[in-house]
Amino acid sequence: MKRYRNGEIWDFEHEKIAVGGAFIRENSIFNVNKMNHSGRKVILGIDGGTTSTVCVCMPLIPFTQPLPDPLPVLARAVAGCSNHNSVGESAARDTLEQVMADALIKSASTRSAVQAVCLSVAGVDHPTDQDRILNWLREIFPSHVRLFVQNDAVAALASGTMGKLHGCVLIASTGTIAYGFTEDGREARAAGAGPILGDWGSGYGIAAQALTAVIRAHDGRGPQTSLTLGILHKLNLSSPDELIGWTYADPSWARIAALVPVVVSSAEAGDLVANKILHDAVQELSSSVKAVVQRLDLCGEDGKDYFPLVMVGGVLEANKRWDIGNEVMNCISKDFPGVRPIRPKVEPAVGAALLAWNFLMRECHQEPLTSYYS
Ligand SMILES: Nc1ncnc2c1ncn2[C@@H]1O[C@H](COP(=O)(O)OP(=O)(O)OP(=O)(O)O)[C@@H](O)[C@H]1O
Repeated sequence: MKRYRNGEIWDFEHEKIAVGGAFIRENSIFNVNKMNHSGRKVILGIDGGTTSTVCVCMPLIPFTQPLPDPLPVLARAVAGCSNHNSVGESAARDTLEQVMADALIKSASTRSAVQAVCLSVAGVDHPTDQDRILNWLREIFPSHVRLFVQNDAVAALASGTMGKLHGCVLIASTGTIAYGFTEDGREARAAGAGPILGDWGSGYGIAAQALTAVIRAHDGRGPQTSLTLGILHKLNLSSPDELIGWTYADPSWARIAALVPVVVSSAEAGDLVANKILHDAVQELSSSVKAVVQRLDLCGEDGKDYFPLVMVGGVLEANKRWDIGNEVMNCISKDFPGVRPIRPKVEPAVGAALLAWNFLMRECHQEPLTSYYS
């Protein structure tokens, strides 16, 4: 079977690639079969984010054994953004192909050793996103390879539950999302629609509120705040007027979101405006979790049923005095005393690999237990 991509001719059956009749691209998912390997079967877990994309290669752990601690990660590869909403379909796909190829090469494994792939990637918001990605994954891997495509929040949940899809995850980093599953497979999400559509508890949301408060104070439309000095000092600017040029120069969400620690410091020093911004963020983040928990009825009729809440992201990291993650937990546990917070010990890409492993194990229960691994 031949494929034509980026002006190159790929002979999929024979693992060859010709560019202008001569060049063979070394580091591609299509030619990793050129490498030596041990015959070991492997699983790929990919966490595709807006900042970076991580792929881990894990051996297929026998289903008869408990998961080892620490988990055996054969290789880890890192690439750039794979959110198709940010960089477009073609660039996202190239990044994902590259990071999978790198992980296979680093682990001295081959494409034919892959038994399952779980691609957990930002920008998978609709079944059509899932289908599109599954289709091109199917072009890469042989038909026996099991393929799973999920929103990146799902791998974050799995990283806290060791691959089990039950409970809720709250991510608060540059963006924010809450995502949950019931044990019988129902799912729900809240937020994660981007800052324009109301992700106010995110790093971007908090920092944008802080910048707005500085401009309002400067204009005389709002109360004075120590955020002014803190943010100007951090950005090496001398007047709030200069913030206008600073934001126009590069309005990228992560650049704005990086100001959250300044807001935390001002709040810890007693600034009322900064405190209000953080309290509002806590309410926003808690309401996302509560919406998911209620829609899925994770908490039972009296709100006391146990459910895990996996908490991920820089905004939820512990601070000395103003601990946003802790405040969110306090707020949620008032309504749902059965909530159990989990701070994952493994990264989301490992969560994605564990998801693939769990899916395989579930399927395998219909078959002799030894049939899926060597
Ligand atoms: N001590 C802190 N307290 C509160 N927020 C913090 C702290 N340190 C960093 N942050 C904020 O955390 C956010 C970054 O989070 P994180 O590193 O989890 O994700 P990210 O860079 O958005 O990457 P990804 O693409 O994986 O989401 C930024 O908004 C940053 O300002």
